Amino acid sequence: MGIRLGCIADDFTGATDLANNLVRAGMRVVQLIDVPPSGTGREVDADAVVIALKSRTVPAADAVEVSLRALSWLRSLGAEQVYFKYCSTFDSTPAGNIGPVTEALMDALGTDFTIATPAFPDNGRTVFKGHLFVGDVLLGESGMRHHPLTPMTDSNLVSVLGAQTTRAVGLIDHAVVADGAEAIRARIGALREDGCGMAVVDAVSNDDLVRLGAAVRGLPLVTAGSGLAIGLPANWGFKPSRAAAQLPPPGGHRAIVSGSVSVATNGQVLQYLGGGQPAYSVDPLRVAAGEDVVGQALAFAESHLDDGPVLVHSTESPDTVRTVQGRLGAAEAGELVELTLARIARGLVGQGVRRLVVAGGETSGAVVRELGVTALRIGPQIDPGVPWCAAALPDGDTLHITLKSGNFGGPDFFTDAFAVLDEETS
Ligand SMILES: Nc1ncnc2c1ncn2[C@@H]1O[C@H](COP(=O)(O)OP(=O)(O)O)[C@@H](O)[C@H]1O
Ligand SMILES: O=C(O)[C@@H](O)C(=O)COP(=O)(O)O
Repeated sequence: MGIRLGCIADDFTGATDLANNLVRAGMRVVQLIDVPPSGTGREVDADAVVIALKSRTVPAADAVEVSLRALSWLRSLGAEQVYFKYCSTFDSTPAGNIGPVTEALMDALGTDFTIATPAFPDNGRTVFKGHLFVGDVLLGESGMRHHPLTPMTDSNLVSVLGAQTTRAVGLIDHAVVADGAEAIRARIGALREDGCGMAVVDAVSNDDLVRLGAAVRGLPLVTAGSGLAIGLPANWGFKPSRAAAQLPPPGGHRAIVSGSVSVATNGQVLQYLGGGQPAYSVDPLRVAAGEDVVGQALAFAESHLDDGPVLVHSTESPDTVRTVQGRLGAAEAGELVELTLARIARGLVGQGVRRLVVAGGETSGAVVRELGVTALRIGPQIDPGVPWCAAALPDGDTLHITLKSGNFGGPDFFTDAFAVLDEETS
């Protein structure tokens, strides 16, 4: 029998976030890094496969190309339904990539309709009347308006998505969702008749997502944040379970690498620094000037790894990031910092780090690729949306790694993470 659900995630933290919710809902999940070569994968024994891409901020045509390759691989494993996972803050620009990738997947699957909802109430992401809230504020008033690569200034998802697609975008509003799966299906039918190709769906609670999950049973394609994963597995009879969350015992040094400049990560870094923990700050301007920042960071780490988790970060306030971007260009600064942090992460692993926290989706993508990791096994949850994972390094050693989405996690995330790993694996 083939897999039930084939998932395409547009970044690496998002992929573990989705895999975490599927595992907690009872599915056996394999998470793969990038698209495996065609013709491989016959040995995969799982209910769902999540392919982690780094396609959120690349040019739309490249995101479409790699997403279609992922789709084709997942279909070769017999996926019954496809799940396109994007950020719970709908990170995108008018050029894409959510709209173009969704349309390309619809065309390839030969389907005329899909849904879109980034709602993830456990992390404060709710959608009401098509407007996305981040905690108590609208998306466009949240820290996401300052995002370095995908600044989100419009909270109305019908218009945000509408600007990215040639298909008409409708709304399935909360009154319908509250009425249950039948009412949602009826609304989908009506929207289809009206010529809508996609609909943003309101959801303010997990119960809404459960109702929506039941309603989209049988749709070839769903698009969402990770929240919908709470409601989908029940369609195949899966029930919540902790069984899938066992990881082998951890060992080795501990480190944190953060290239996230999100509001939550800024708070977590400040909190960690306040505790007097060893930390090295990466200055992009010094990297651009040709200084050996990688070497300096690793020399610092070498002398502090015995004292506890070492933090290496480029996390800064929006003002400082803007200054750097003004000097180097936004995309160029992002790439430079990602590459630097990825090389530092590889060096840290070379120094014996085997428990690694990475903060930021783009950063995680760069780090995981640099480490040569090809698959992740999902373990216990630290905070909603953030599990510990186990990965095989190219030399066969096990690395415990967690990929923290920028805006996820409590203020003490960095210390909590290591405590959870010790508790859950002892
Ligand atoms: N100090 C900095 N100046 C400019 N860009 C930075 C800085 N630190 C990180 N970046 C870049 O900002 C982007 C952050 O994205 P990401 O890693 O997804 O985290 P988040 O979305 O949580 O901010 C990355 O491309 C990263 O390289
Ligand atoms: O859905 C989410 O919010 C996350 O899974 C996610 O994708 C966050 O991305 P980053 O903020 O870039 O880490």
